Amino acid sequence: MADSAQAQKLVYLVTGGCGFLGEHVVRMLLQREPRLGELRVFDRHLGPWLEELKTGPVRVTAIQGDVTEAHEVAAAVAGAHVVIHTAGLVDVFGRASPETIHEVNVQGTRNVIEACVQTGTQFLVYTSSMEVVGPNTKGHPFYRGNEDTLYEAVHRHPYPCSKALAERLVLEANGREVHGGLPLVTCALRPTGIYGEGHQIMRDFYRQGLRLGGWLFRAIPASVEHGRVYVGNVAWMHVLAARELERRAALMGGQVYFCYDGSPYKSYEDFNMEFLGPCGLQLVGARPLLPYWVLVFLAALNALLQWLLRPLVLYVPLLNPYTLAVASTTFTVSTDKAQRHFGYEPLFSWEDSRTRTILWVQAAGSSAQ
Ligand SMILES: NC(=O)c1ccc[n+]([C@@H]2O[C@H](COP(=O)([O-])OP(=O)(O)OC[C@H]3O[C@@H](n4cnc5c(N)ncnc54)[C@H](O)[C@@H]3O)[C@@H](O)[C@H]2O)c1
Ligand SMILES: C[C@@H](CO)CCC[C@@H](C)[C@H]1CC[C@H]2[C@@H]3[C@H](O)C=C4C[C@@H](O)CC[C@]4(C)[C@H]3CC[C@]12C
Repeated sequence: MADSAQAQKLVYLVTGGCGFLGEHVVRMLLQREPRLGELRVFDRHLGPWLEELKTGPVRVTAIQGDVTEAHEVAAAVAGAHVVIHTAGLVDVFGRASPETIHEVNVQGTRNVIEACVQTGTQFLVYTSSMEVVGPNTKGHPFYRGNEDTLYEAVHRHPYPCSKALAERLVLEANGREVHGGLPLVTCALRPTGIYGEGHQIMRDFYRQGLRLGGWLFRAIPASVEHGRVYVGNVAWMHVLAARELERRAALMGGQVYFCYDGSPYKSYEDFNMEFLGPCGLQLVGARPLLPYWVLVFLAALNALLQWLLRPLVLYVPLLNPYTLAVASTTFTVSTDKAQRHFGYEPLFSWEDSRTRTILWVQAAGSSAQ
């Protein structure tokens, strides 16, 4: 990526490139990265939609692989200029064991870093999460905070623990010498709750509302702010960060950035209604219909049932003590660090993000995808 080789075409690798966020990153790179020569899409499960991308001017290489297998990762990374590591096991519902979550999110990330070092890949962007910071186990609010806001980040749940460890590995790897003698340059992006086309929980809420005759019932007070960011803007931020890492290595290397855009500050349920409302659903109640202690009880009961039933069947309700804590603790960001460091501006306005999401919910809710 030297200046003398302006016309050089670059090889990008996106791990987890077939996931919700990964697919948007892949499509965004193809649309918005003029220096892209080859795009490698690495995922445990490859999506059929990749086929249509193979007919375009950029070489798209689909690689079925597992980030926990160091040799598979090394083979995929070899010869890449930039890695966007977005693969991860996103599980706050108790589907996977804590060991599996750790293996994929922490060991997988270690494998990606080591592959960069061994093969001489110099630029690594990691998809971290707001949950590296909070909400913490004490339920402290994080109200429109930024990357420098002091907050007691204490976790017990395997998912935030794994994301925090993985993020630390990525940041500590900044400056390590890669094969060929150049320094590794890394940064981590921390999305809040991502929404947009492909957001399965949103689709599930829509279907649930339809089953209940068009009604959803408020469980969380409207005053609890939950940070949300549009998937297209998160993808754009990844593309821009990856592009600028070389030019601004000294400034960006080893840094973290919250992902943000113009999405309004609202409670989790009120925010979802921005999309589900125009799709015909109504949220019942200006206040939660059940007292908070009842939700706490139900969440604990769900956790107990999950544990008791585990030998027989996997019981994975939406509500558990952890998801209740995340949904009912204020956590929102207000920052311009990405703008200051690498010129990020959201590509999609709130109106665009909203319209695109509504159209997707309508289509996804009525089809069997
Ligand atoms: N969804 C959110 O609200 C959110 C918010 C903050 C951060 N994140 C982070 O963004 C990233 C992407 O999340 P997402 O919501 O798109 O999840 P997702 O589950 O839709 O995508 C993850 C992708 O990683 C792949 N993957 C999982 N294990 C793998 C393995 N062992 N080897 C190779 N590929 C593997 C999956 O097949 C999937 O395609 C994750 O790292 C997640 O922690 C997500
Ligand atoms: C109490 C219920 C009444 O309607 C609502 C429960 C909603 C929860 C299932 C979700 C509330 C907040 C979500 C999380 C948040 O948006 C951020 C996340 C970070 C990311 O790294 C992974 C996904 C998630 C943990 C996301 C998961 C679902 C919620 C807990």
